Amino acid sequence: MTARPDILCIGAVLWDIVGRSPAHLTMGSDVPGRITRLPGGVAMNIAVTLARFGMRPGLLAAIGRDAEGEALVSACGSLGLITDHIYRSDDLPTDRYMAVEGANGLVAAIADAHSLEAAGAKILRPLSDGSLGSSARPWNGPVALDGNLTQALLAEIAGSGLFAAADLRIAPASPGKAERLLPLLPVANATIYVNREEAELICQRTFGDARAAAEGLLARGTARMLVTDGGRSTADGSVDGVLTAEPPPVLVTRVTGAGDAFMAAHIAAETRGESRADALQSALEAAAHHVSGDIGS
Ligand SMILES: Nc1ncnc2c1ncn2[C@@H]1O[C@H](COP(=O)(O)OP(=O)(O)OP(=O)(O)O)[C@@H](O)[C@H]1O
Ligand SMILES: O=c1[nH]cc([C@@H]2O[C@H](CO)[C@@H](O)[C@H]2O)c(=O)[nH]1
Repeated sequence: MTARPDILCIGAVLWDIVGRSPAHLTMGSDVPGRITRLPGGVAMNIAVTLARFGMRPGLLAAIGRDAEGEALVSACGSLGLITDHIYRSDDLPTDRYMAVEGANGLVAAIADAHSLEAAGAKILRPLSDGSLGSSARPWNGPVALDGNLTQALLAEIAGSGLFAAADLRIAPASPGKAERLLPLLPVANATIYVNREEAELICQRTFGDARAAAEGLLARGTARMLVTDGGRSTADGSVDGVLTAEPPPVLVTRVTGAGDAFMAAHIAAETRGESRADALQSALEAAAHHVSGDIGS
C-alpha cells in the first residue's frame, strides 16, 4: 500500500518537449539543436519541488493509457510522487507542452492540456469517493492547484464543500491563463501565488511594486496572496495587512522555476507551522538558493 499524501497537487501533469539551440532564433529559423522530453505541467513541477522540501505530494491529474502516459506515470513514481489517484483515461491522449528556446531565451511555447480540460471534474473523484475525502469528511490538508483547469472547473472548486476544509494554494499556469483564477480570488481558504505581471493581468492595471500589487488584489476581494517580483521586494497580503521582504542579493545563474521554488518552500514552511514573516523568509531563502544554482535541478 502507498503512503497517504500530505499535500495534493491538482492540475497539469504532462510531457514537456523542449527544443534548445545555441543559435539566436527568429521567426522561421531551422537550426541544429537538442530536443528533450521531461515530465512537466505546473502541478507536476510544484509536486517535484514540494518533494524536495520534504513533503509527500499526491497527484490529481488526467493521464492517458497510451504509451506516453505509462512512461509519464512511471517517471512521476520514480520522482517520489504518489500516482495512485491520477485519473487514467482510455480514450484521451496524454497531454504535451512544447517549447523552443534559443540563445535569446524562450522563443515560443504551446501548451496542449486538452485532455486535462476534457476530463474535467473526473480528476477530482478521489476527493468525493472516500479515497482522499468525501462530502461528509472533506480533505483537510494542503492542496496546490494550478490554473490549467478550465475556468468552469475552477469556479466549481471555489464553491465546492469538498474543498471547504482544505488549505488551497493556487498558482496560475501561464500569464495567458492568469484570468482563469478570478473565481478563486475571494475564497476565504485560498492563497494565490503570482508574480507582479500576473497580478497586473488579473487586476487589468499596472503596479509599481509587489506591495502595490498585493493591495490591488486585496481591493479586488482576494483573500490572501503572495506576490513576487524577481529580485525586487516580495509581498504577503491578507485582510490582516501586507508584509513585505527583500530577496537576498545573489549572483543569478538561473531564473526558470524560481516561482515554483518560492511557492513550494512557502507552503512547506507554513505547513510546518511557521509564522507569516518566517515563512516568507524561508521562501525567499529557498528561491535565492534556486536562482544562484545551489540546489541541483
Ligand atoms: N534576479 C533575482 N535576484 C534575486 N532573487 C531573485 C531574482 N529572480 C528571482 N528571484 C527570487 O525568486 C522569487 C520568484 O521569482 P519571480 O518573481 O521571477 O517568479 P516567477 O516569475 O514566478 O518565476 P518563474 O516563472 O521564472 O519560475 C523572487 O521572489 C526572488 O526571491
Ligand atoms: O499553459 C501552460 N503553460 C506552461 C505549463 C508548464 O509550465 C512549465 C513552463 O513554464 C512547463 O513545465 C509547462 O509544462 C503548463 O502547465 N501550462
